[in-house]
Amino acid sequence: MSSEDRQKPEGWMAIGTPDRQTVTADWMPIEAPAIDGVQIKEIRSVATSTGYLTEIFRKEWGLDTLPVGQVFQRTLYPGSVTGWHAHAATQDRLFCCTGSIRISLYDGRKASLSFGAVWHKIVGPLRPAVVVIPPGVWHGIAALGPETALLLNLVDKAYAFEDPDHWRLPPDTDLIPYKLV
Ligand SMILES: Cc1cn([C@H]2C[C@H](O)[C@@H](COP(=O)(O)OP(=O)(O)O[C@H]3O[C@@H](C)C(=O)[C@@H](O)[C@H]3O)O2)c(=O)[nH]c1=O
Repeated sequence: MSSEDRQKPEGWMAIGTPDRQTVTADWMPIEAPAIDGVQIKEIRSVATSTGYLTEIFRKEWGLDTLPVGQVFQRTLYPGSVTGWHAHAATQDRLFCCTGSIRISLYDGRKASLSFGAVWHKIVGPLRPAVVVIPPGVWHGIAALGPETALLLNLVDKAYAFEDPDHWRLPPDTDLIPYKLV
């Protein structure tokens, strides 16, 4: 039953909007389908008597067929927000090890089925997931919560110092229908 069909109880509940379903009965998010080509793998951590083990990436998960050309880590101070990034040829695979981040995506690829779509995913050690972002998809990261966020990027093509495959737009650009700040 959609929230519109839900009868507003009489009297005191006449104002406000009823909640929509946000998760399934096994806590999987009910969210808009991701952007075409974006892959998400939700991962469960393994509890051991000495701590937790969390896998980050396996080829056989079939998220993509590209190699891992480089792995680097990036910290984001609490409350910091990156601008919008996009790569012409590089595939990003983001994993948040500590803290919590919101990954916001915008499909700027004119030929894409999801051209113009915006999508968000919040990830972190309490809800581990690797998010694969294909070339041409704009992405911006916000560090949520009190901790410095630490994220890994397992890219298919190593960073080219002389000619970085990196395009940027400001976090509040009017070219994208979502403001990161
Ligand atoms: C990616 C990279 C950057 N650098 C240098 C270039 C620059 O001086 C500094 C910061 O790099 P960038 O400006 O590319 O970093 P940043 O803008 O944070 O972007 C990086 O963060 C995440 C969130 C992304 O989505 C990626 O696209 C990744 O490039 O580090 C390296 O030395 N090696 C590398 O592999």
